[in-house]
Amino acid sequence: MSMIAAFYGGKSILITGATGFLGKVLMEKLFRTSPDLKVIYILMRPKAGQTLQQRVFQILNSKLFEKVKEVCPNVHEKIRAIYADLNHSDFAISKEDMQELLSCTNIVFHCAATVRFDDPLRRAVQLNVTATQQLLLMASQMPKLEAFIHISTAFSNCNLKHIDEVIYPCPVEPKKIIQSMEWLDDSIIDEITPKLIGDRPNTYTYTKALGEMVVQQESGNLNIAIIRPSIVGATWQEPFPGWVDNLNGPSGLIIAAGKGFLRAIKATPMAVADVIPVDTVVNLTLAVGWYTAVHRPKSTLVYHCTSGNFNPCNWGKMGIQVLATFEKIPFERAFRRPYADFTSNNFMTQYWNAVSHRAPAIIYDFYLRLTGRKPRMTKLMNRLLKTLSLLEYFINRSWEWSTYNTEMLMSELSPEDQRVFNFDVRQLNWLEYIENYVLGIKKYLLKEDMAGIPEAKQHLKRLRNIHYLFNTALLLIAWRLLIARSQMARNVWFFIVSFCYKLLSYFRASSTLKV
Ligand SMILES: CCCCCCCCCCCCCCCCCCCCCCCCCCCCCC(=O)SCCNC(=O)CCNC(=O)[C@H](O)C(C)(C)COP(=O)(O)OP(=O)(O)OC[C@H]1O[C@@H](n2cnc3c(N)ncnc32)[C@H](O)[C@@H]1OP(=O)(O)O
Ligand SMILES: NC(=O)C1=CN([C@@H]2O[C@H](COP(=O)(O)OP(=O)(O)OC[C@H]3O[C@@H](n4cnc5c(N)ncnc54)[C@H](OP(=O)(O)O)[C@@H]3O)[C@@H](O)[C@H]2O)C=CC1
Repeated sequence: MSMIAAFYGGKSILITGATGFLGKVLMEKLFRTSPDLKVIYILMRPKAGQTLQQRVFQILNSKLFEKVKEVCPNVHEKIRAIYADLNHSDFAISKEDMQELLSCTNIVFHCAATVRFDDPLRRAVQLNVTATQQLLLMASQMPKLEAFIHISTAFSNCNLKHIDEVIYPCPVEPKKIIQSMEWLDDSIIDEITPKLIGDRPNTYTYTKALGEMVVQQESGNLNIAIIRPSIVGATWQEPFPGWVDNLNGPSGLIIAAGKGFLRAIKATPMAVADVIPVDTVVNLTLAVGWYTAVHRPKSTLVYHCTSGNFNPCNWGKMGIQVLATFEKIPFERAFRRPYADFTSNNFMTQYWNAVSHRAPAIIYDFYLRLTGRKPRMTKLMNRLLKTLSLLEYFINRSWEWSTYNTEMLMSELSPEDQRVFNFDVRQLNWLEYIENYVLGIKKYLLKEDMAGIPEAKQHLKRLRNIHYLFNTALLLIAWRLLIARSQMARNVWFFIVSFCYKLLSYFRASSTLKV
């Protein structure tokens, strides 16, 4: 029997960010392995015209929860959706709900965050710092609380090259930042943002670092642990391989490459692609929840959930495998044939952006206009280029994360727990994982039918023929223009033609002699 699964039995668990990528997989695993847990409280807000109940219904009826419904048929009774907006000062939770949360919660998993790289500092501070502070304040009033697990990111200290499992201080105290957000106006905040984030690339990584400091400062007597995952990717094994439901991290770029929009990317092929499957992150998170509650370490432990030091894969290998998978499993209605190259410097990046991204988009939009349709490709391409520029920082560098605590935890688990809550990425086969990832994107994100693969392959063949035809026509026109203008080109042309003629005559003569 798994000790970790047994630990969560009968527990009341509070999850923030349960509607997000990580949160859903966390909830799924909890219900599947500990169907006798008492209740999962999820702090959530209505979104896109859907009420809380509609959102929960949608999650429970998704493919991700199919196995859960077999193991835990009354799962819907065990989820308590609580209205909460983490942007509000008191989360806007009703008095009765707050009372219930405070008196019943045993474990807190704090996953909610804004993961956008382009958020203004005020928004990022509100969600990633202030909300964390307020949740800790709530946690300090929970008499039955056994552990508080905070999800951070391995990139919270991406300004360092070697990162230990410790909380690094930021120059300005988080409390001062929180206070200043209350009275500074937006234009001043925008002005001071670059100074505050310093050598970090965006407000996301900066505010996640501040969030960790808040956790350390407000921990009081709580049993707290911090998990730092690197780039979270599709599921590796559980509940099935390849599940993914958002465009963050590599997923959006894989789609852009598969649909033929992305043709070149400024990336360092040898840089480590520190992708970590979401089910691995969840398994570590649940193991950490158990360990923190049962063993009560004296200080706040930080756990790195990364792949680079256990089983490294680089962006070059990943890119090649992604492209190889498109041969077998193409996406439908591609704009161009999937082919992308890594560029190494700014000049080449600008060149390929103009030739391979902007020019085809302008030509296509011109064609759409001619045929009476609304142009859209230039807008889409501009978005892609903006995304590329924001992700560039992470695909041109490598980091080293020490994993002392993560390895210590692995050694503390029983063989059964090591199997059920496996977070040992040394067992991961990257080629197989990437293939399942691409397949998962096709099925669960793009919602494409596998029966459409032959037609998708036909479409790619047509695109290849158009490509060859276009290039040949372009070459002939260029050559014709050159011959018309240059004596030298004419001489070269006559030389090639007479050489070919002589070669042909020679072969003809030698074959006549043989007869
Ligand atoms: C040695 C030999 C060498 C050989 C070389 C071989 C070459 C082979 C090359 C092949 C290439 C093949 C493919 C590529 C393979 C892999 C490459 C992968 C690189 C991956 C890099 C990942 C790096 C991630 C780093 C993360 C570090 C931190 C991790 C974390 O802690 S947090 C999680 C990460 N967070 C994010 O990823 C958030 C990023 N997103 C944003 O910040 C925003 O969404 C935005 C990008 C700024 C966009 O904002 P907008 O306001 O413009 O848009 P909005 O969000 O409202 O969405 C608008 C529409 O755009 C769609 N969209 C959103 N995000 C993405 C995305 N990431 N990519 C693409 N599209 C996206 C969105 O759906 C909307 O669409 P609509 O609804 O239709 O309008
Ligand atoms: N994805 C990744 O590559 C990585 C993620 N992480 C960390 O993992 C955690 C989870 O990330 P991930 O699941 O990918 O992110 P998602 O963007 O998928 O999920 C974010 C969650 O936070 C919730 N949320 C955001 N704003 C509010 C709000 N104002 N009130 C209530 N809830 C809110 C969202 O709710 P709603 O659905 O209503 O928007 C959603 O449930 C984050 O802490 C992130 O920093 C760390 C490393 C890498």
